[in-house]
Amino acid sequence: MSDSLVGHLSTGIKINTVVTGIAAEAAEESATGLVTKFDVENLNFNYGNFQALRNLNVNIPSRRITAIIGPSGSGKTTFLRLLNRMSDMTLGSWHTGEILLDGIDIFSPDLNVVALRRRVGMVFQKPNPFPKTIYENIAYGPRMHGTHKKKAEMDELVEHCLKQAALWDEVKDSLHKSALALSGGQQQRLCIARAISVEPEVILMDEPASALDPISTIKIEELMIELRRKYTIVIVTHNMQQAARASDYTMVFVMSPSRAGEIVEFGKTHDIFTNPQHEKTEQYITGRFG
Ligand SMILES: Nc1ncnc2c1ncn2[C@@H]1O[C@H](COP(=O)(O)OP(=O)(O)OP(=O)(O)O)[C@@H](O)[C@H]1O
Repeated sequence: MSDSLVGHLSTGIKINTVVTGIAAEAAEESATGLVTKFDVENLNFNYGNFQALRNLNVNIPSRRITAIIGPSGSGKTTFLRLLNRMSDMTLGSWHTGEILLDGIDIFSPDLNVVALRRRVGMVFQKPNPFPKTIYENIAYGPRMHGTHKKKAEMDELVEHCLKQAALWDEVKDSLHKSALALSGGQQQRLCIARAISVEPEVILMDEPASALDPISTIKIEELMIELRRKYTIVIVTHNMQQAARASDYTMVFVMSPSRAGEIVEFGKTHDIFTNPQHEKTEQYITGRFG
């Protein structure tokens, strides 16, 4: 955990990012010990006639944080939304290829999409608590799914989720006050607590800290690192420092000449930031495009 190094690329450019913490820890782990959560095979995705993603092939490891980085418009959010079929909501969109979750095709006609989204939760860029109390924000999902029926069980679950989201101490005396009265950073941690309340296996995060101040951002990153042994986390971020600090693996998207998003490189975050294999990765992380 204490490993700390600054990357120098083959060109001699110094990457202005310190690769520490979990990225350094992941660099030590052997790829053979990893279990795959998602297998993405020959995935293409279109919004009508526009091809937004082309020929994606990647395995996302279980119980690790995978960061998705890349220039604006390269398809990062589109890809993230495919992982729990939020993409179904866009009329006129279609895909070819497969995404397997624990070996099961998520696009199978037999698959229950509500059950999929329970397994694969999502936290959005802008905190979006329900206009209800803090307690009700957490209790809503479990109640919908019919779990934790007794009040004592629900109380315990609410406390557990808020503790996991590192929010309990700040809100334990105001559980029945409106969630909208919380700060932006607290609201985002509440949204993470809400996502956890239905016991997902995966949490997708779309720039979860981009609307937050630096202290709240660090709290969200610490929280992700805390949660990663239990959940598979996939996060889209524009923040290179954040990807380097708070992810184990990094996936780099770029845009082809026709503007379709492609994965140019995927690997351990430590390797991507210190020894990128592709010129476009190097250009992107050193700020020369995107
Ligand atoms: N609902 C939609 N209908 C049509 N085109 C869309 C839709 N959503 C996204 N696109 C297009 O798909 C491409 C990829 O968009 P996407 O939002 O996935 O990129 P991104 O890498 O997440 O971008 P950013 O970093 O700016 O958030 C872009 O060209 C975008 O204009």
